[in-house]
Amino acid sequence: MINVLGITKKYGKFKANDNITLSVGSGELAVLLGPNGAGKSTLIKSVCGLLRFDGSVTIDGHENHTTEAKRLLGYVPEFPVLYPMLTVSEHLEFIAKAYRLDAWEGKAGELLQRFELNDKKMKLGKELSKGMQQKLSVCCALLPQPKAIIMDEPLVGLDPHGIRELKTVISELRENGCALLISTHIIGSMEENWDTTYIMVKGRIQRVCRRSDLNANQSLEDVYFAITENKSQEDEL
Ligand SMILES: Nc1ncnc2c1ncn2[C@@H]1O[C@H](COP(=O)(O)OP(=O)(O)OP(=O)(O)O)[C@@H](O)[C@H]1O
Repeated sequence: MINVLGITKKYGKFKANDNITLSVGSGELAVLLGPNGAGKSTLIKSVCGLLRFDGSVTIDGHENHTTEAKRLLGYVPEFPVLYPMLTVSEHLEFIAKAYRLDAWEGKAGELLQRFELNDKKMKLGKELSKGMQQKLSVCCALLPQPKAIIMDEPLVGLDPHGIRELKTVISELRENGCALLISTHIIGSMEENWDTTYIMVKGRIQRVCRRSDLNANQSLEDVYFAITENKSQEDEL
């Protein structure tokens, strides 16, 4: 569903992403891990069509800048981007109109209920707390019921209820065949659901780890620290 082939992204001469290839199938949850500055957000923004890059990205076979790809893809950015002078309800109405959704009100109501925003419907974007903004950003991404969804550190800023709800939503999306690519620093946060983990270091995918690759005594955390700590020691030599 999400196919990334040979993405290289440079800022000036600096390669933030260096020839990255990955794919996420329907019903698959892929996790993107890596130290600060590894290039995760750059990769995510490229895949979502927000940056120019070398290489190719397709969503269900459609090049990522096409309307078809944009219809299929939901994006939760690292920092919520809301309209300060639109209310919570108006944000959802705006998304519904932009995507030309029919009978969207029920789904919108369900999302607001799940993320405890029901009593905030009339609040303006600029009046929301950081966590409320993050919750609304998630609701906006999910309203069009995308077939593929990319989230950049989605749990940051959420309260315990929000974290539990979002994890449940992620699990339901995966069960319903959505392709998910999620970056996080909380290695255990996707523990129940991850299928593949891509560990990025210095702009490259350093390791692709499938759940079945781990033996009984090994955790994803062990793999992560082995890769990232070895890499920084190698660089010091
Ligand atoms: N607009 C920009 N101009 C120049 N360099 C940038 C820009 N955005 C990011 N970078 C650099 O690209 C590299 C990758 O940054 P990126 O934000 O993708 O990392 P990340 O893995 O998402 O980090 P974090 O975990 O801290 O969010 C970093 O060295 C960063 O300084």
